[in-house]
Amino acid sequence: MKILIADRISPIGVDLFKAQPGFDVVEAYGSSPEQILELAKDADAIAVRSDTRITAEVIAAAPKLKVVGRAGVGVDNIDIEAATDHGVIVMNTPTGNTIATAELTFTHMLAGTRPIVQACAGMKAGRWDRKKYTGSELNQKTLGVLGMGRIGAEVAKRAMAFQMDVLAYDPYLTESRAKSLGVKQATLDEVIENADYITVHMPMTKDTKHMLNADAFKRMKDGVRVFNCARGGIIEEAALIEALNSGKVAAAGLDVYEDEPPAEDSPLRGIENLVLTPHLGASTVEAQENVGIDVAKQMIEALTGGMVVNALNMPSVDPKVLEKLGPYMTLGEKVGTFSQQLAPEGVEKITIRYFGKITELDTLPLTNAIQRGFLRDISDNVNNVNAPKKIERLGIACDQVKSSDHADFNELIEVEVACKGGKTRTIGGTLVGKNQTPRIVEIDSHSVEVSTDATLLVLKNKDVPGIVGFIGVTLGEDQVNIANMSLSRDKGEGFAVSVFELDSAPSETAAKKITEHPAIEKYRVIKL
Ligand SMILES: NC(=O)C1=CN([C@@H]2O[C@H](COP(=O)(O)OP(=O)(O)OC[C@H]3O[C@@H](n4cnc5c(N)ncnc54)[C@H](O)[C@@H]3O)[C@@H](O)[C@H]2O)C=CC1
Ligand SMILES: O=C(O)C(=O)COP(=O)(O)O
Repeated sequence: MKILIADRISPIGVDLFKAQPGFDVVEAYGSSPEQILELAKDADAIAVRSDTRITAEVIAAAPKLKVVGRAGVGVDNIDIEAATDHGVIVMNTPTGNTIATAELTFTHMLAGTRPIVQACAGMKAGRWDRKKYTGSELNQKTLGVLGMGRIGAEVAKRAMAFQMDVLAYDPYLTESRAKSLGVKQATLDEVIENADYITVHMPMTKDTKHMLNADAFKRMKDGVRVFNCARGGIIEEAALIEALNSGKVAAAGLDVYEDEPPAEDSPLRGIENLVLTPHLGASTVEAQENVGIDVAKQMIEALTGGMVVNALNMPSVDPKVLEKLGPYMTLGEKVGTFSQQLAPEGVEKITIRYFGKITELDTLPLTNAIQRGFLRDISDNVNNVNAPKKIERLGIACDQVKSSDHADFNELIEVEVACKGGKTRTIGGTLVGKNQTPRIVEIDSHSVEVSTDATLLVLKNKDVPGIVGFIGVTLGEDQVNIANMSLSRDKGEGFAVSVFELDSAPSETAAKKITEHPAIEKYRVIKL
C-alpha cells in the first residue's frame, strides 16, 4: 500500500506508517502540483497539512486512493466533493492544534496591545524609543469572539484570566455551553459595535467570507483591535488596510491570508501596527506531534479495516458495532439490490425501516449497505463514502425509520421504494435459524421465503389453477431448473405473488411466453 506524505508531518507519525507491514511510505515534501499529480497515481492514501492542494484532478488521477488525511483542522486545500464522488474518505485531526492556535491568537492580542514587535525592531535598529511605544491593557476590555468552537473557547478562557469580558457570536453556540464557558452570547452586530478586541475562529464558508468588511469596520468602536488566526479572508484584507491606515483600527494581527503567501509587495507588509505571522497557528512542537500521530493512527485504522474517525464525508463507525451488524450487512445489501430491480425506474424515495433487535444498534452502516446494494447495478465504484451522495444525485430521497416491534419477525429490514405516480414496492428481509441465513420474507406485503443468493423470478398472477404447472413446464422446456418456490395468495384481491428460485435466468422466448399468459400481471427477474 502506497502512503504519500505530501507535507511534512511529525517524524513520529511517519514512523507509525513505516512500522505497518506492507506500507510503502513515500515522503515528498515541497512537491510541485505536477509532481503531486504524478505521485498520487498509484497512492492508496495521502497525508497533507495545508500546503499541498488535493484537487479534483489529483483525486481523479488516483484510482487506488482510499483516504486523504489532514494533519490539522482546515480542509480547504482538499476537494471534499470530488473525494466523496470517488469514494475517498477525507479525515482531519480536529483537536491536536487547538491550544497552539489559541496561544498564538493570544500572543497576537498581546502584541497588538503592547507593541513589542515594533519596539524590538527599534531596539535592533539601535534606537531607544520609550515614548513611541505606549501600549494599552487587556484588563476590563471587551473581547468579541466570532466562532466559539474549540479554538474560540480556549481564547475566551485565556481572555477571562486577563479580566476581559467576552462576547461570543456563533449561531451554533448553545445557551448552556455559553454559560459553562462564562461568555455572553451576542449577535454579530452586538460584537461589531461593542467589542474593543475582535478575534475570528471560524472555517471559511460563504457566510464567513469577508464577515469583517468595510461596512463592519465603520460600525466598530474607534481604536478597535482585530485578529485573524483562522482563515484568510474572514477579515477582508483591503478593508482592514484602509481601517488601519485611517486609524479606525488601532492594531491588528494576521496569521492567515487571502492568498498564501501574500505577494512580496503586498501592502499588508508595510503597515506598522499590523503584526504578521506566516500561518504559524499550528506550528508548535506539541501540536505537530499531536496531529502527526493522530493523522497516522487514524489513517492506518481506516486503511486496515478499523474504525473510521474524524471523517468529514462519512459517519464514524465503531468496529464493535460493525461486528454486531456483520450478519445484517449482506442481507441489507441484497434487500437494497432487490428493491432497485423490482422498481428499476422513476424512484423518488427510499424508506428503510428497521424492526426489532437491530434498532438497538447504530444502523447507519446498514443504511449505507442498503444504499450500496440499491446502486449495485446502476452505478460504478460504489462504497460507503459515496453511496449516500450518489443516491442524492439521482434525486432520490432516503429516510431511515426504526420501530421496536414487528408482528411477524424478531427483526426485519424493510425497504420501500416510492416511484413517480405514487406507486410503491416493498421488500423485507430477515435472518433465519442458528446460522442467521439471510432470507427475503416479504414482497409488497406478501409473505414469501426465498434465498438472497439466487436468480429469482417474481410474478404477480391471478390466483387461478394451473399457474405453477405452466411455469414449471415453460421453464423446463427452457432448460431452467427451479430450486425452490414460494407462493403467497391474497384471497381478497384474487392475486398471488409467486417467487421461483432459479439456477439461471429464463431465455427471452420463455419470458415472452410467461408474460403473455393471461393470468400473469407482472413478471420480473431479480439477480441477487
Ligand atoms: N492558523 C492556523 O494555523 C490554524 C487555523 N485553524 C483554523 O481555525 C478555525 C477554527 O478552528 P476550530 O476552533 O478547531 O474549529 P471548530 O469547528 O471547533 O470551531 C469553528 C466554530 O465556528 C462556528 N461557525 C461556523 N460558521 C459560523 C458563522 N457563519 N458564524 C459564526 N460562527 C460560525 C462553528 O459553529 C464552530 O463553533 C478553522 O478555520 C481552522 O481551519 C485551526 C488550526 C490552526
Ligand atoms: O489546522 C489548520 O487548520 C491549520 O491552518 C494549520 O495549518 P498547517 O498544518 O500548519 O499547515
